[in-house]
Amino acid sequence: MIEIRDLTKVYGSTTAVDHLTVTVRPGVVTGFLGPNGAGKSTTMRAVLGLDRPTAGEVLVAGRPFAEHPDPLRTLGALLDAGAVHPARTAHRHLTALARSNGIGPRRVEEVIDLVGLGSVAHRRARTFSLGMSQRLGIAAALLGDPPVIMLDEPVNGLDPDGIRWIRTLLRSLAAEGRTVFVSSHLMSEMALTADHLIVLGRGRLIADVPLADLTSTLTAVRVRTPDGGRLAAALTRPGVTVTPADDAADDAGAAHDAGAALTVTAAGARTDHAGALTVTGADVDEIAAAALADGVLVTELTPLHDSLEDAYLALTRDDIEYSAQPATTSKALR
Ligand SMILES: Nc1ncnc2c1ncn2[C@@H]1O[C@H](COP(=O)(O)OP(=O)(O)OP(=O)(O)O)[C@@H](O)[C@H]1O
Repeated sequence: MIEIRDLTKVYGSTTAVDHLTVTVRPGVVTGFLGPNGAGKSTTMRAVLGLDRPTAGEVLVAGRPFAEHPDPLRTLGALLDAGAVHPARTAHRHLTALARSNGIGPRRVEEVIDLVGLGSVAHRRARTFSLGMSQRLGIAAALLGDPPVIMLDEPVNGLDPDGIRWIRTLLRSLAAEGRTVFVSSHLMSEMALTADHLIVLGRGRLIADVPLADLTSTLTAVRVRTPDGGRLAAALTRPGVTVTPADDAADDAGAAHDAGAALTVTAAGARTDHAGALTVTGADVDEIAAAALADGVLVTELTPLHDSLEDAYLALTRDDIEYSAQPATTSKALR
Protein backbone atom coordinates (compact mmCIF):
# COMPACT_ATOMS: atom_id res chain seq x y z
CA MET A 1 0.00 0.00 0.00
CA ILE A 2 1.13 3.56 -0.72
CA GLU A 3 -0.33 6.29 1.49
CA ILE A 4 0.07 9.84 0.24
CA ARG A 5 -0.95 12.32 2.91
CA ASP A 6 -1.46 15.99 2.22
CA LEU A 7 1.53 15.99 -0.15
CA THR A 8 2.61 19.37 -1.49
CA LYS A 9 5.66 20.04 -3.63
CA VAL A 10 6.56 23.55 -4.73
CA TYR A 11 9.33 24.37 -7.22
CA GLY A 12 9.92 28.12 -7.18
CA SER A 13 6.66 29.62 -8.36
CA THR A 14 5.20 26.27 -9.52
CA THR A 15 3.09 24.16 -7.22
CA ALA A 16 3.67 20.75 -8.83
CA VAL A 17 1.61 18.83 -6.23
CA ASP A 18 -1.02 20.55 -4.17
CA HIS A 19 -2.30 18.96 -0.91
CA LEU A 20 -2.68 15.51 -2.43
CA THR A 21 -4.14 12.79 -0.21
CA VAL A 22 -4.73 9.33 -1.72
CA THR A 23 -4.15 5.71 -0.85
CA VAL A 24 -2.98 3.25 -3.50
CA ARG A 25 -4.33 -0.15 -2.53
CA PRO A 26 -3.10 -3.69 -3.11
CA GLY A 27 -4.77 -6.20 -5.41
CA VAL A 28 -5.73 -3.79 -8.17
CA VAL A 29 -4.00 -1.84 -10.90
CA THR A 30 -4.28 1.83 -10.01
CA GLY A 31 -3.88 4.16 -12.97
CA PHE A 32 -2.39 7.56 -12.21
CA LEU A 33 -3.69 9.91 -14.86
CA GLY A 34 -3.36 13.56 -15.65
CA PRO A 35 -2.40 15.88 -18.48
CA ASN A 36 1.24 16.82 -19.05
CA GLY A 37 2.61 18.72 -16.09
CA ALA A 38 -0.16 17.56 -13.74
CA GLY A 39 2.35 16.40 -11.12
CA LYS A 40 2.42 12.64 -11.62
CA SER A 41 6.20 12.25 -11.85
CA THR A 42 6.72 14.62 -8.96
CA THR A 43 4.37 12.53 -6.83
CA MET A 44 6.20 9.34 -7.80
CA ARG A 45 9.56 10.87 -6.98
CA ALA A 46 8.17 11.86 -3.59
CA VAL A 47 7.02 8.25 -3.02
CA LEU A 48 10.62 7.15 -3.54
CA GLY A 49 12.00 9.94 -1.38
CA LEU A 50 13.88 11.37 -4.39
CA ASP A 51 12.10 14.69 -3.94
CA ARG A 52 11.67 16.12 -0.48
CA PRO A 53 8.03 17.21 -0.03
CA THR A 54 7.39 20.86 0.75
CA ALA A 55 4.67 19.53 3.07
CA GLY A 56 2.98 16.24 3.81
CA GLU A 57 4.35 12.71 3.72
CA VAL A 58 4.27 9.45 1.79
CA LEU A 59 4.32 6.01 3.38
CA VAL A 60 5.13 2.79 1.55
CA ALA A 61 4.05 -0.33 3.43
CA GLY A 62 3.64 1.76 6.56
CA ARG A 63 6.75 3.93 6.59
CA PRO A 64 8.74 6.35 4.47
CA PHE A 65 10.43 4.43 1.67
CA ALA A 66 13.91 5.61 2.71
CA GLU A 67 13.44 3.96 6.10
CA HIS A 68 12.97 0.47 4.66
CA PRO A 69 16.06 -1.68 5.24
CA ASP A 70 15.41 -3.69 2.09
CA PRO A 71 14.14 -1.15 -0.48
CA LEU A 72 14.16 -3.34 -3.61
CA ARG A 73 12.13 -5.99 -1.79
CA THR A 74 9.61 -3.34 -0.69
CA LEU A 75 8.94 -1.32 -3.81
CA GLY A 76 10.09 -1.76 -7.39
CA ALA A 77 9.97 1.39 -9.49
CA LEU A 78 10.57 2.46 -13.04
CA LEU A 79 10.76 6.22 -13.36
CA ASP A 80 13.31 6.73 -16.11
CA ALA A 81 14.16 3.90 -18.49
CA GLY A 82 17.32 5.74 -19.57
CA ALA A 83 18.88 5.51 -16.12
CA VAL A 84 21.21 2.65 -17.02
CA HIS A 85 24.95 2.94 -17.65
CA PRO A 86 25.14 2.80 -21.48
CA ALA A 87 28.25 0.59 -21.53
CA ARG A 88 26.72 -2.07 -19.27
CA THR A 89 24.91 -5.06 -20.62
CA ALA A 90 21.40 -5.72 -19.36
CA HIS A 91 22.69 -8.77 -17.53
CA ARG A 92 25.51 -6.89 -15.79
CA HIS A 93 23.22 -4.04 -14.85
CA LEU A 94 20.73 -6.39 -13.20
CA THR A 95 23.47 -8.47 -11.58
CA ALA A 96 25.05 -5.40 -10.00
CA LEU A 97 21.67 -4.27 -8.74
CA ALA A 98 20.91 -7.74 -7.38
CA ARG A 99 24.27 -8.07 -5.60
CA SER A 100 24.02 -4.72 -3.87
CA ASN A 101 20.58 -5.70 -2.59
CA GLY A 102 21.44 -9.23 -1.46
CA ILE A 103 19.46 -10.87 -4.27
CA GLY A 104 20.77 -14.10 -5.81
CA PRO A 105 21.81 -14.60 -9.48
CA ARG A 106 18.91 -16.94 -10.22
CA ARG A 107 16.45 -14.08 -9.80
CA VAL A 108 18.39 -12.09 -12.43
CA GLU A 109 17.80 -14.88 -14.96
CA GLU A 110 14.13 -15.08 -13.91
CA VAL A 111 13.40 -11.39 -14.48
CA ILE A 112 15.31 -11.36 -17.79
CA ASP A 113 13.04 -14.18 -18.98
CA LEU A 114 9.97 -12.53 -17.51
CA VAL A 115 10.45 -9.34 -19.52
CA GLY A 116 11.53 -11.16 -22.70
CA LEU A 117 15.09 -9.82 -22.90
CA GLY A 118 16.77 -13.27 -23.00
CA SER A 119 18.18 -12.90 -26.49
CA VAL A 120 19.72 -9.45 -25.85
CA ALA A 121 20.76 -9.83 -22.21
CA HIS A 122 24.45 -9.57 -23.11
CA ARG A 123 24.12 -6.53 -25.31
CA ARG A 124 25.14 -3.11 -24.05
CA ALA A 125 22.32 -0.87 -22.91
CA ARG A 126 23.37 1.86 -25.35
CA THR A 127 22.24 -0.36 -28.24
CA PHE A 128 18.75 -0.79 -26.77
CA SER A 129 15.63 0.69 -28.31
CA LEU A 130 13.34 2.66 -26.01
CA GLY A 131 11.06 -0.38 -25.76
CA MET A 132 13.95 -2.64 -24.74
CA SER A 133 15.08 -0.09 -22.17
CA GLN A 134 11.55 -0.01 -20.76
CA ARG A 135 11.65 -3.79 -20.40
CA LEU A 136 15.04 -3.60 -18.69
CA GLY A 137 13.67 -0.99 -16.29
CA ILE A 138 10.72 -3.23 -15.51
CA ALA A 139 13.08 -6.17 -14.93
CA ALA A 140 14.98 -4.05 -12.41
CA ALA A 141 11.72 -3.05 -10.70
CA LEU A 142 10.72 -6.71 -10.34
CA LEU A 143 14.12 -7.93 -9.17
CA GLY A 144 13.28 -7.87 -5.47
CA ASP A 145 9.87 -9.52 -6.02
CA PRO A 146 8.35 -6.49 -4.25
CA PRO A 147 4.77 -6.20 -2.99
CA VAL A 148 4.54 -2.66 -4.40
CA ILE A 149 5.31 -1.79 -8.03
CA MET A 150 5.31 1.77 -9.34
CA LEU A 151 5.89 2.57 -13.01
CA ASP A 152 5.96 6.02 -14.64
CA GLU A 153 4.57 5.85 -18.20
CA PRO A 154 5.68 2.22 -18.75
CA VAL A 155 4.11 1.83 -22.20
CA ASN A 156 6.16 4.70 -23.54
CA GLY A 157 8.13 3.37 -26.51
CA LEU A 158 6.58 -0.08 -26.51
CA ASP A 159 5.17 -1.52 -29.72
CA PRO A 160 1.62 -2.97 -29.74
CA ASP A 161 2.92 -6.38 -28.66
CA GLY A 162 4.86 -4.80 -25.83
CA ILE A 163 1.85 -2.77 -24.75
CA ARG A 164 -0.27 -5.90 -24.57
CA TRP A 165 2.50 -7.69 -22.70
CA ILE A 166 2.73 -4.97 -20.06
CA ARG A 167 -1.03 -4.89 -19.60
CA THR A 168 -1.06 -8.61 -18.92
CA LEU A 169 1.96 -8.34 -16.61
CA LEU A 170 0.46 -5.51 -14.54
CA ARG A 171 -2.87 -7.31 -14.20
CA SER A 172 -1.19 -10.53 -13.10
CA LEU A 173 0.97 -8.67 -10.55
CA ALA A 174 -2.19 -7.11 -9.11
CA ALA A 175 -3.96 -10.47 -9.13
CA GLU A 176 -1.13 -11.77 -6.94
CA GLY A 177 -2.19 -9.17 -4.36
CA ARG A 178 0.48 -6.57 -5.10
CA THR A 179 0.01 -2.83 -5.18
CA VAL A 180 0.44 -1.70 -8.78
CA PHE A 181 0.64 2.06 -9.36
CA VAL A 182 1.12 3.11 -12.96
CA SER A 183 1.05 6.55 -14.54
CA SER A 184 -0.06 7.58 -17.98
CA HIS A 185 -1.49 10.61 -19.68
CA LEU A 186 -3.53 8.36 -21.99
CA MET A 187 -6.97 7.39 -20.80
CA SER A 188 -7.30 4.94 -23.69
CA GLU A 189 -4.38 2.95 -22.27
CA MET A 190 -5.57 3.07 -18.68
CA ALA A 191 -9.07 2.05 -19.71
CA LEU A 192 -7.67 -1.32 -20.76
CA THR A 193 -5.30 -1.80 -17.84
CA ALA A 194 -6.47 -0.12 -14.64
CA ASP A 195 -9.18 -1.11 -12.18
CA HIS A 196 -9.00 2.14 -10.28
CA LEU A 197 -8.07 5.66 -11.33
CA ILE A 198 -6.46 8.55 -9.55
CA VAL A 199 -6.70 11.66 -11.72
CA LEU A 200 -4.56 14.74 -11.13
CA GLY A 201 -4.90 18.19 -12.67
CA ARG A 202 -2.41 20.95 -11.91
CA GLY A 203 -1.21 19.05 -8.87
CA ARG A 204 -4.66 18.64 -7.35
CA LEU A 205 -6.74 15.51 -6.96
CA ILE A 206 -9.60 15.51 -9.47
CA ALA A 207 -10.87 11.95 -9.08
CA ASP A 208 -10.14 8.84 -7.03
CA VAL A 209 -12.63 6.34 -8.44
CA PRO A 210 -13.09 2.80 -9.72
CA LEU A 211 -12.71 2.84 -13.50
CA ALA A 212 -16.31 1.71 -13.97
CA ASP A 213 -17.66 4.75 -12.11
CA LEU A 214 -16.32 7.11 -14.75
CA THR A 215 -18.56 5.66 -17.42
CA SER A 216 -21.54 4.57 -15.40
CA THR A 217 -23.32 7.89 -15.76
CA LEU A 218 -26.14 7.60 -18.26
CA THR A 219 -26.08 10.64 -20.50
CA ALA A 220 -28.95 9.93 -22.87
CA VAL A 221 -31.01 7.22 -24.58
CA ARG A 222 -31.22 6.75 -28.34
CA VAL A 223 -34.73 5.77 -29.36
CA ARG A 224 -35.87 4.56 -32.74
CA THR A 225 -39.55 4.75 -33.56
CA PRO A 226 -41.66 5.34 -36.67
CA ASP A 227 -43.80 7.71 -34.59
CA GLY A 228 -41.44 10.18 -32.91
CA GLY A 229 -44.09 12.83 -32.57
CA ARG A 230 -46.38 10.66 -30.43
CA LEU A 231 -43.45 9.36 -28.41
CA ALA A 232 -42.25 12.88 -27.66
CA ALA A 233 -45.76 13.79 -26.59
CA ALA A 234 -45.86 10.72 -24.34
CA LEU A 235 -42.65 11.91 -22.69
CA THR A 236 -43.98 15.36 -21.87
CA ARG A 237 -42.68 15.96 -18.38
CA PRO A 238 -40.31 18.41 -16.69
CA GLY A 239 -36.63 17.74 -17.28
CA VAL A 240 -37.10 15.44 -20.27
CA THR A 241 -35.85 16.56 -23.66
CA VAL A 242 -36.36 14.83 -26.98
CA THR A 243 -34.24 15.76 -29.97
CA PRO A 244 -33.80 14.27 -33.41
CA ALA A 245 -30.61 12.21 -33.21
CA ASP A 246 -29.17 13.35 -36.52
CA ASP A 247 -27.68 16.78 -37.18
CA ALA A 248 -29.67 17.00 -40.39
CA ALA A 249 -32.75 17.48 -38.30
CA ASP A 250 -31.56 20.89 -37.10
CA ASP A 251 -33.73 22.62 -39.61
CA ALA A 252 -36.64 20.48 -38.59
CA GLY A 253 -37.17 21.86 -35.16
CA ALA A 254 -34.23 21.26 -32.78
CA ALA A 255 -34.82 20.44 -29.13
CA HIS A 256 -38.15 19.79 -27.58
CA ASP A 257 -38.41 20.50 -23.92
CA ALA A 258 -41.18 18.36 -22.64
CA GLY A 259 -41.72 20.81 -19.80
CA ALA A 260 -42.50 23.54 -22.26
CA ALA A 261 -45.08 23.53 -25.02
CA LEU A 262 -44.05 20.55 -27.07
CA THR A 263 -43.45 20.89 -30.78
CA VAL A 264 -42.97 17.40 -31.98
CA THR A 265 -44.10 17.51 -35.53
CA ALA A 266 -40.60 18.00 -36.91
CA ALA A 267 -39.24 15.04 -35.00
CA GLY A 268 -42.24 13.02 -36.02
CA ALA A 269 -41.77 13.86 -39.67
CA ARG A 270 -38.09 13.03 -39.55
CA THR A 271 -38.63 9.74 -37.78
CA ASP A 272 -40.61 8.47 -40.73
CA HIS A 273 -37.16 8.10 -42.32
CA ALA A 274 -34.35 7.96 -39.79
CA GLY A 275 -36.55 7.33 -36.78
CA ALA A 276 -33.80 8.12 -34.28
CA LEU A 277 -34.37 10.42 -31.34
CA THR A 278 -32.12 11.30 -28.43
CA VAL A 279 -33.89 11.48 -25.09
CA THR A 280 -32.32 12.93 -21.97
CA GLY A 281 -33.80 13.04 -18.50
CA ALA A 282 -35.51 9.65 -18.73
CA ASP A 283 -34.01 6.18 -18.62
CA VAL A 284 -34.77 3.20 -20.85
CA ASP A 285 -37.46 1.80 -18.52
CA GLU A 286 -39.31 5.11 -18.29
CA ILE A 287 -39.27 5.61 -22.05
CA ALA A 288 -40.44 2.04 -22.69
CA ALA A 289 -43.27 2.46 -20.18
CA ALA A 290 -44.39 5.77 -21.72
CA ALA A 291 -44.30 4.25 -25.21
CA LEU A 292 -46.30 1.22 -24.12
CA ALA A 293 -48.90 3.32 -22.30
CA ASP A 294 -49.53 5.35 -25.45
CA GLY A 295 -49.26 2.43 -27.85
CA VAL A 296 -46.20 3.80 -29.65
CA LEU A 297 -44.03 1.26 -31.46
CA VAL A 298 -40.35 1.48 -30.42
CA THR A 299 -37.73 -0.46 -32.39
CA GLU A 300 -34.60 0.59 -30.50
CA LEU A 301 -33.74 1.81 -27.00
CA THR A 302 -30.00 2.27 -26.49
CA PRO A 303 -28.55 3.80 -23.32
CA LEU A 304 -25.73 6.22 -24.25
CA HIS A 305 -22.79 6.65 -21.90
CA ASP A 306 -19.87 9.02 -22.05
CA SER A 307 -16.79 7.25 -23.38
CA LEU A 308 -13.98 7.07 -20.83
CA GLU A 309 -12.02 9.47 -23.00
CA ASP A 310 -14.91 11.96 -22.86
CA ALA A 311 -15.21 11.57 -19.10
CA TYR A 312 -11.48 12.11 -18.64
CA LEU A 313 -11.38 15.14 -20.93
CA ALA A 314 -14.36 16.63 -19.13
CA LEU A 315 -12.64 16.09 -15.78
CA THR A 316 -9.34 17.63 -16.81
CA ARG A 317 -10.56 20.30 -19.25
CA ASP A 318 -9.78 23.14 -16.86
CA ASP A 319 -6.49 21.70 -15.71
CA ILE A 320 -4.50 21.35 -18.88
CA GLU A 321 -1.24 23.24 -18.57
CA TYR A 322 -0.49 23.36 -22.27
CA SER A 323 -3.21 23.28 -24.88
CA ALA A 324 -3.41 23.92 -28.57
CA GLN A 325 -6.04 25.20 -30.94
CA PRO A 326 -7.83 22.42 -32.75
CA ALA A 327 -5.84 21.41 -35.84
CA THR A 328 -6.92 23.36 -38.87
CA THR A 329 -5.58 24.31 -42.25
CA SER A 330 -4.59 27.80 -43.28
CA LYS A 331 -7.25 27.59 -45.94
CA ALA A 332 -9.90 26.92 -43.34
CA LEU A 333 -8.78 29.97 -41.41
CA ARG A 334 -9.37 32.28 -44.29
N1 LIG B 1 12.73 19.87 -10.95
C1 LIG B 1 11.77 20.72 -11.28
N2 LIG B 1 11.98 22.05 -11.21
C2 LIG B 1 11.02 22.94 -11.54
N3 LIG B 1 9.77 22.60 -11.93
C3 LIG B 1 9.48 21.29 -12.01
C4 LIG B 1 10.47 20.30 -11.69
N4 LIG B 1 9.88 19.08 -11.86
C5 LIG B 1 8.61 19.32 -12.28
N5 LIG B 1 8.39 20.64 -12.36
C6 LIG B 1 7.10 21.27 -12.75
O1 LIG B 1 6.11 20.72 -11.94
C7 LIG B 1 4.91 20.47 -12.69
C8 LIG B 1 4.56 19.00 -12.61
O2 LIG B 1 5.51 18.25 -13.36
P1 LIG B 1 5.51 16.66 -13.43
O3 LIG B 1 6.68 16.26 -14.26
O4 LIG B 1 5.42 16.10 -12.07
O5 LIG B 1 4.15 16.39 -14.21
P2 LIG B 1 3.66 15.07 -14.94
O6 LIG B 1 2.22 14.93 -14.59
O7 LIG B 1 4.56 13.93 -14.62
O8 LIG B 1 3.79 15.48 -16.46
P3 LIG B 1 4.19 14.60 -17.75
O9 LIG B 1 3.01 13.75 -18.10
O10 LIG B 1 4.44 15.68 -18.77
O11 LIG B 1 5.42 13.82 -17.39
C9 LIG B 1 5.19 20.96 -14.10
O12 LIG B 1 4.70 22.29 -14.20
C10 LIG B 1 6.69 20.93 -14.19
O13 LIG B 1 7.16 21.90 -15.10
